[in-house]
Amino acid sequence: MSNAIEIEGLRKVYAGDGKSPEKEALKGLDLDIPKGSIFGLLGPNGAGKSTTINILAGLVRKTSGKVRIWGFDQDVNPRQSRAAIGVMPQELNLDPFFSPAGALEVQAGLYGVPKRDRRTAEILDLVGLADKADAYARTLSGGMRRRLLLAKALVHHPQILVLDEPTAGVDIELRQMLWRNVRRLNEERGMTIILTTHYLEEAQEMCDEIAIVNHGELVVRDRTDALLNRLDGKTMVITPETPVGDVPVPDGVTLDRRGDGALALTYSRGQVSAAQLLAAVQDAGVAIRDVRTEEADLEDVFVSLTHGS
Ligand SMILES: Nc1ncnc2c1ncn2[C@@H]1O[C@H](COP(=O)(O)OP(=O)(O)OP(=O)(O)O)[C@@H](O)[C@H]1O
Repeated sequence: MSNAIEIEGLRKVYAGDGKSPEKEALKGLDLDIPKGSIFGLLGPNGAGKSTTINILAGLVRKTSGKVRIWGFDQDVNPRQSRAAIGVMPQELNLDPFFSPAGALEVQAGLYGVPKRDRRTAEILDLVGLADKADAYARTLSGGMRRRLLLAKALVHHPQILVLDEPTAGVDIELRQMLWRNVRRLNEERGMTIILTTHYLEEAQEMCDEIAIVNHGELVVRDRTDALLNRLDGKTMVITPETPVGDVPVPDGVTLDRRGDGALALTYSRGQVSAAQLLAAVQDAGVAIRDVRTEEADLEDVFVSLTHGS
């Protein structure tokens, strides 16, 4: 088995109440997540990401479909499938009465981790909270609380770690620390990491593979680099020596003017070559001071694939 997670035909219908109608949040999702990967689950608001993660975590009951976690079918082996996964939730729901060390001990108890297998000090050290082990929870900063949530997700030594919007609203320093920790867990312990994020740059930088969901369906799933290669649109930005007027461009090329007077020519590599573009601009009598090209980034891919939502 090379997959950490196998999802087949997953559906979730939230029942309606008097005010709102029922909602089909997942419409038969199929998704495999390979072991050892850092996997990004992306999608616009309301796409069904949290529903998927909450089903994996055992917090939301699926309507139908199959979910296997580390080879364990959620319906057949609920305990084992739950033990294989740790979730760092979005909300800072921490009990104010427990110190970080206390909170980890309680969590370990909930998961049935025997005392001898508990690694409270080691985990607190990993997330940079060793010196706060016995501090009052209410004295912890927002950043420390988030790190404590990460620590809690790790107490039962899961093979899979799920991070739901881990860096929403956190400062750069904490974000970097979280990512350093997550990378280490992935590289040194082979932990499979699944994350949702609204920061596409972050997904592009962190994830080996990405799935984009929209309206409860899988739109695309691919290696991050392959996904970026899908858009063959490229932009050539030409800064002229002096301001220029009309520039005729070959068919299939769009011309935008940047604020600084530069010409941005977006073209498809399959249709036009960079040499042809440069020649067209020079033929129009433009003296070129500088030329650079811009590749598509994940944001472009995301927009083109979820267009119209
Ligand atoms: N408990 C619930 N009851 C009814 N509808 C729900 C419930 N939770 C989510 N939904 C609906 O299901 C759909 C998917 O929601 P979900 O939270 O999974 O999306 P998401 O991709 O996580 O969005 P976001 O990025 O905003 O968190 C949305 O239309 C949402 O309104």
